[in-house]
Amino acid sequence: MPLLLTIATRESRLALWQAEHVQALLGARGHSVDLLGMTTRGDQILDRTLSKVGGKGLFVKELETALQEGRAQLAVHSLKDVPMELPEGFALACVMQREDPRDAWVSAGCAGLADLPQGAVIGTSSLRRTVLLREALSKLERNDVRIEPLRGNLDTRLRKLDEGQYAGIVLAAAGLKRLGQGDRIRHIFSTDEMLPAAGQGALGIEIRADRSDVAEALAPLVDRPTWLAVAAERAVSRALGGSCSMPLAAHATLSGQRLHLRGAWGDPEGAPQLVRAEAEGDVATLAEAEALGQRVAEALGAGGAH
Ligand SMILES: NCc1[nH]cc(CCC(=O)O)c1CC(=O)O
Repeated sequence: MPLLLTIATRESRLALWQAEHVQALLGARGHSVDLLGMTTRGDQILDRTLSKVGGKGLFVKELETALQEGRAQLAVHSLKDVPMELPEGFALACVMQREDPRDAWVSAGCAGLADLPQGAVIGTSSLRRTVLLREALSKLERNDVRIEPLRGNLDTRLRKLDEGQYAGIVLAAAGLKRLGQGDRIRHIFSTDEMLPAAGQGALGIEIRADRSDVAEALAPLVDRPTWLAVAAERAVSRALGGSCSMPLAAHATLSGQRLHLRGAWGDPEGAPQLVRAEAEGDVATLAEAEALGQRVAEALGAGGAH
């Protein structure tokens, strides 16, 4: 049955692109879909910041209030930014096909880390990217290179790069591609070079748990292989008590029924060497995928992750 739906969305270009993407897909299936734009309190709450101020919980909450009050029925999220536990009464009703999950190197002058000039500054505020870069730079014996905070939405970060404050910055390839900025990518890090964050590149749709009619309308948008992979990744983070301020990477790939999951954790103030763990198994259900995630989390914990 066709539904009348409203998507609550933040108003950054990336959030709007994602909401419009879902709007078009649902529209093509006969539903009537409006957007409800919600202004947020600026860039700092969108970020995984080193200083741990704000936290992305905040803006998710604002969208949830709109769902709670019935002003909207759907919230479209970058899954990477969705807390591991949703509040009571809300559910993740749909995980869609993943965009490129990898990290990208954006730079005017350098093709990659190996090319950086003496004393270069790299911009990122992600703790995960920071610890992965520290390890890579240490292997290249580049102790002269510094990693400095870089905050703001995608456009702000690209502008700060263009102003010359950084030799290069690291961003999710998915966000750049969605905003038509894929041509700015100089290098896409392989998942061996930079293990992605749990959920990176995937979109999730949150609804009120009591709206089974909305869940039904979303069912055709679900990409099962992506959901299995991100369920495993998010379970690693959940089991370690993870939030956006944890220097943790988790990435899974599915080949047939076989799920291969890797995790990495680093101490931003400790040795550059990361703790790594992986596991592989046949998965048919989300619960089995999550169990694989718990195994990797336990192995990371045994290796010192906290
Ligand atoms: N933390 C911000 C954020 N949340 C989602 C994306 C990109 C798109 C995605 O991963 O789905 C980004 C930007 C970035 O990390 O460069």
